[in-house]
Parts: sequence; C-alpha cells; structure tokens
Amino acid sequence: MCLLHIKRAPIISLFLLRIQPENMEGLRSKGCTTAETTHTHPLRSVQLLPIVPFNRVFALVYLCALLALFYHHLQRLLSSITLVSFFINLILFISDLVLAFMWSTAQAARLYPIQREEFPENLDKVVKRSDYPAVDVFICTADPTKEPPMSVVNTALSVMGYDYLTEKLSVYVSDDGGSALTLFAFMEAAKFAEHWLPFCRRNNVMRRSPESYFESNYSSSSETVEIKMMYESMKARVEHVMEKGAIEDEYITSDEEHKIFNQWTHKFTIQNHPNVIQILIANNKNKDVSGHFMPNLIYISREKSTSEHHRFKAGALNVLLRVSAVMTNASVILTLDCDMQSNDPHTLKRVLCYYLDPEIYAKYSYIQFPQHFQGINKNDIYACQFKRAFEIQPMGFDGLGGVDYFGTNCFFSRRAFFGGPSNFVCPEIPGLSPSHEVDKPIQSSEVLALAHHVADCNYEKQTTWGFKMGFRYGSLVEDLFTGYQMHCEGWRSIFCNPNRPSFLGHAPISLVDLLNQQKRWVIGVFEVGFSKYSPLIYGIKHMGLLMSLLYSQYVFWPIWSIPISTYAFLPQLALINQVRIFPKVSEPWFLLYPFLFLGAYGQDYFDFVSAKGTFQMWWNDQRIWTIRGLTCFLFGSFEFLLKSFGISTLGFSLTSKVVDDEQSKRYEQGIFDFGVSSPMFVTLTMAAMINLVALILGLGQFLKGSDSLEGLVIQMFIAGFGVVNCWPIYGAMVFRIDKGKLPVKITLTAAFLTWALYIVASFIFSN
Ligand SMILES: O=c1ccn([C@@H]2O[C@H](COP(=O)(O)OP(=O)(O)O[C@H]3O[C@H](CO)[C@@H](O)[C@H](O)[C@H]3O)[C@@H](O)[C@H]2O)c(=O)[nH]1
Ligand SMILES: [Mn+2]
Repeated sequence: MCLLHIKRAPIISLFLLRIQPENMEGLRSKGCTTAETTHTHPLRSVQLLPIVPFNRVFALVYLCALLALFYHHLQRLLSSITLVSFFINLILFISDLVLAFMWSTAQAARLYPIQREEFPENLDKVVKRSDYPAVDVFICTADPTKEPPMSVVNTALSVMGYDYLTEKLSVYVSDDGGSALTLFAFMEAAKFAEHWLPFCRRNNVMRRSPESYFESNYSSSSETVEIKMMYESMKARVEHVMEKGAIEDEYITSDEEHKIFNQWTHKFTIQNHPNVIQILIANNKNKDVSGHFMPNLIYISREKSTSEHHRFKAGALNVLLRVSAVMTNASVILTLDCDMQSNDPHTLKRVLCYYLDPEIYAKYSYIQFPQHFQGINKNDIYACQFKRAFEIQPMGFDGLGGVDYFGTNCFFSRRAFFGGPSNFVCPEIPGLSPSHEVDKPIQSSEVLALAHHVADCNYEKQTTWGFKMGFRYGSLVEDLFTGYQMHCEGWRSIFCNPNRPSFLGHAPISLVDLLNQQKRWVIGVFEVGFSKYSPLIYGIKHMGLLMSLLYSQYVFWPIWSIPISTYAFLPQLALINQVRIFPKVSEPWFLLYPFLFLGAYGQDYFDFVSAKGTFQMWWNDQRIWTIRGLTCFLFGSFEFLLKSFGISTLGFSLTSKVVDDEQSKRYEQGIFDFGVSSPMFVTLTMAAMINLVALILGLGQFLKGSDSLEGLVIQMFIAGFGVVNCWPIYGAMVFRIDKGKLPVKITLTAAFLTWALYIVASFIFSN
C-alpha cells in the first residue's frame, strides 16, 4: 500500500533531489515508485518551496560579502594603533563573527524547505474506520492559580470531542499542582461532556472547546441555549470553588466523591503527597446522553516528595507515558499544554494520513503541528507568534530530516520513546513496552495497582527513564531536548501545517511575563548547547552538518545578545565622542555595510510575509528580537552561568495564563506594558537613552556642518535605527501615566548608569 504522492516544483527539483540530504530518502524512493498505483486516492504530498534556488544563490553571494567583511576586519585589527582601537575592533569583530555564525545556521533552514499537504478526505477510501489506531492524549497543568482549571477543562473537552472512534481515545490529565480544585473541575467536566460531546457531533461544531464555541458566532437555538446554560452553571460552580479555595460539602454529591476528596488530608502539600489517579470516564462503561461511548478521561497527580527531584514537565510526561502504557498503551500519543486547544475535530485523520503507513510509523517519531495563538493583538507587538520558530524554519527542518519538537500539539509514535528506530530500548517491566497488549479494563484493580506503582516518585531510580527512554531530563526546554535526542537516535519527524490551524493557544501578553518565559528558555537551551550533547560536537556526528547547524541556532539562541548589545551601545558611545569605527562613505568598504544589513533584513522580511505576516508584524518582531538581546538573553545567560558554577539552582517558572483587565486593554491597543520593576528593563532603558543622546549630538554636529560626519554616517544610522526601535520606551518613560508605564525607579537607575557609562566611555575614548 502506498499512501504517498510526491508533487514537486518543476525542473529545480530534479537537480535538488540529487543533492538533498539522505533523510528525505524514505519519502523519495517510496513515493516515486509507488505513487502511481494509488494515485487516485493520495493521502499526502510534499512540495519543495519554489524560493529554494534563489535562497541558494543568495547564500553564496552573501557569503562572499561576509568573507570580504572579515578580510576588512582582520586588516583593521592588525593595523590598530592604540590599545583602545584594538579592543574596539576586536569587539566589532567578535560581534560580526556571532552574526555570521547565526546567519550560517539560518541558511540551513533555507536550503531545503518543504511544504506538506494531507488529504484526510481520502482516508475512508483507503482504510476501514475500525482499523484506526488508539490515541492517548496527554495534557499537563501545574498550578490552579496560574493556569485556571476552567481553561484546562476546555483544553480537555476540545480533544475529547475529536471526531474519532471514542473507544480508542483516552485523555490523561497530569496535575503537578496536586490540586483538589482541578480534580473537582474535571469531575464537573466529565458530567458536562455527556451532553457536550453529542451536541458537537450533531451540530458539526469545529471548535470543541465550549468556551471558544460560546464566544464565537454560533447560531442560536433552544438546544444551544440549553447547553450554554449547562456550561455556565458548571463554570460558576468551578469558579465558586476556586474563589473559596476549597470544595464545600454541598458540591460533593456522593460517598464516592467524598472518598476521592478525602485523599487530600492535612498532610497533603504540593511538594509532598501520594499519587492520586482517578478514572473519571471509562469508555467501556460511561455513555453520553445519546448512548455513545465516551473517551477515557483520567486524572493523575503523580506522587511528590521533597527528597525526590520531580523533573518538571518532562517528569510529568514520563509518568503519563507509563500510566497510559498500563491502562491503554495507544500507539499514537498527543502532547498538549493546558494553554492550547483543538481547533479542528478532524486533526487525527490528518495524522493518520501519515501514521497509517507502517513505513512512516517505523521511521518518524512525531508529527508536529505549529503553535498558533488567539487573542494576539493586531500587529503582534510582542512577536508572540514566533513565526520564524513555529512556521518558517520548521519547513526547513522538515526538508532536512525533521522538525524540532515544540512541547505541545505534537503526535508521537509511542515506540519513539524507547530508543532509535533500529535500536529498541526495552523498558524495565514488560507491561510498559509499546508492543504490549492491554487486556484488562482500566478500572481493574491490577491495572490500577500497577499504574500507582509506575507513578511513584522513586520509580525511576535505577532505570533509564529521562535519559534513554521517554521525555529527556537535563534541560528546562525538555521539548527541544527530547526532539533533538530523537533525531540523534535516527528518527525523523514531520511538520504539518494545515490552512485551518489544528490548535489554538494563549501566549503571554505582558512584556515581563514574556521576557521571564524566554529567560527560562535561554537557560534551557544553554543546558543543551553547553552539554556533552551540544549539536556542534555530538549532533554533528549523529545528524549531519545541516541539521546540527539548524539546531545550533536554537541552542545558542541567546548569543544574539553579543552583537545586539554591542551594536546598541558601542557605535553610539563612539559617536558621542566623535570617534569613527566604521568605513567612511567614500571608502569602497562602506558598501558592504548597507548590503549586509539590507540583505539580511530583506530576506528575513520576505520569509516573514511569505508566512502570512504583515510589515508591522515583522517590524515588531525585529524590535522584540533586539529587546530580547538586551534583556532575557543577557539575564538568562548570567543565570545560566551562576547555575553552572553551582551558585544557584533554577526551576521551571510557570508562565502565568491570567491577566488583569487593564493589562489586556493596553495590549489590545498595542501599548507596551512595563509596569513592574524588573531589572531587565534597566539595560533596555539604558540602550534607549544612549541611542537618543547619540542621535541628538550627531544631528547637532550635522547642523554645524562638521567635517567628520562623512565618517560617522553608519553610526548615525545605527543610533537612528535604535531610536526608532526604542520609541515605545520613551513614551513609557516620560509621557505615560497608566499602570503600564516604566517605573520611575527603573528610569532613574538607568539614567544614572547611562551617565556613568558615558563618563567611562569618554575617558576611554579620549585616551
Ligand atoms: O513542573 C511543571 C512545569 C510545567 N508543566 C506544564 O508545562 C506546560 C508548559 O508550561 P508553560 O508555563 O506554559 O511554559 P511555556 O514557556 O509557555 O511553554 C513552552 O516552553 C516549554 C519548555 O520550557 C514547553 O514545555 C512548552 O510546551 C512550550 O509551549 C504547561 O502545560 C504546564 O502546566 C508541568 O506540567 N509541570
Ligand atoms: Mn505555555
């Protein structure tokens, strides 16, 4: 059976097929020879992006310009007369070296980007519905105050509503917050699901999270009014319980429920408590109001003990992997964060367009869908969409051998958690093996006893969980690390980006939340980049040059802060002191600079708009890139250093999913939100001040008609560019009075430090 149909861009592809990386081999050989036989019902196609030839030629041209630049750099470095000029030249050289390295990593994504398409409508013509594989969904939550249970419940309902064989679907919820309130919300949700699931089926609802459905423009009828009332009353109960912080007796309706909540004894704390595993819906038992079986719904709060490291989300996912192996052991696993929801009930069919092919199942470890977000403001001022990482570069990764794992919206083959495709790592008990057949109902006492055993917090001792099996430990970005390790083991992966987003989620919408989130990522990626698994040492041996280069872009992500900080301060300080550090307009070397700048920015802009971005979005995206360079990249790197020296330990600081009304109003209006006194804002404000001062002084000289100006054009341009980028900061510093303005303390600290920097720089430059 061949389910593959390769569609290629003409002419160039013939050439490209010869030089494409071997990872595409599987797709190619199978596709070419057997596509014709099932041509009438293809399930998928692959296409090379037409931009590829241009990308390759441009990469060559740009490379030549870079070589010229470094020749010029070396020349200047060797001809430096004073120590000061030597150091300035050295800093510029290092910064440009980092830029060039990051450029080369980005090229890896531009050499072979592919786009896939699936045809789930053909599925029924090729396979019987009863042959569909079982699917286990993993949803993680960790704190009921930062991740409101109602929103987690909506996530679960949205996937429980998948258009699939309900007897083959199971939803596992991991609650690292160990909260009875979250469990209460899920017990309510299980009751509501009896009405909600048949309602969605009958009305062919596309967004099966009730909250989003009722926010949308649905057509009102007596049925919708009724179900909405049911939903609102459930929501009111959950929110009431949340407000009280406890479940009052009137909300507990049976002895069984009493027994469940009695597990929360006075000794029960978040850091120290026994396992709670609760089967809320069992698909062999519970039926919805229309008589249909429902998907399994299982709540798990794994055992925690202050003496055992719980390994954050990766630890939670590994518990889910084992408990689900004992209960249902589905061959396909979906991981979902609690801030994501299904936006398309037919997504599983799309996944089957790949996984029904045993060839694909044997070689590909996961199918990653992009993270799309709702509630992003018009121009995405904080660049929350991460278009480059979630949409553009994944196509490049995919063409080379496999997209990285984003931590959510990803369908794994269970087998991939147990060693490479040709190197099976056997779990310590046979009941956890991906090939093990579950033959007992999930509520049976044996199954439950084993489930409790494998969820114990010391179960992993003396096993290879987290190192050779399951989700990987050792990095705060367990997602990137896990996907990376799988690629090193020889797995490939698929990027699937349908027109209608399959998932929609929430991104942080306050600047400080965003920077803190990315500070955690910085630490996490460095934990990979500077480990023995670094792509430049380990990866290159296992995945080849291009894949490891591309991964390097992610694991060395924070080193952007070297060139960004240099270009945010050095040319400006030199300009203030009338010191020239770039070529004059009349020198031929001058031309390199506009070419390199416009070339990089232009290509980036093109990539961005090709992924349905707008000019303003792109502009905001590059602004946030510079802001990151001056804030979370710097501070995260520093924290990573402290951690490496054993001075501090770092945890997974959850991203808050709650915002106040004023904050979201400002966000909707596109106004930057500073508000809190984060030290990260100090460096940012300093850069804003220096750039403004440099530009004003530079313009002053210009009006005076000073001779030296010809040499300072590049510096003037950089300061001007800096000022335009810092625009929102000046407003927040001086003109605004709302709560989101820059705190006075920050402005004053930054002003003092800027002044100190200015004095020191003047002293240095005058010597
Ligand atoms: O000890 C923990 C910590 C977190 N989580 C869950 O992990 C998910 C992601 O946490 P969040 O605070 O939303 O982090 P983000 O930075 O928004 O998440 C991105 O980055 C993470 C890695 O840092 C990935 O795990 C995520 O999938 C990816 O979306 C949430 O569902 C949490 O409930 C746990 O289950 N246990
Ligand atoms: Mn998140």
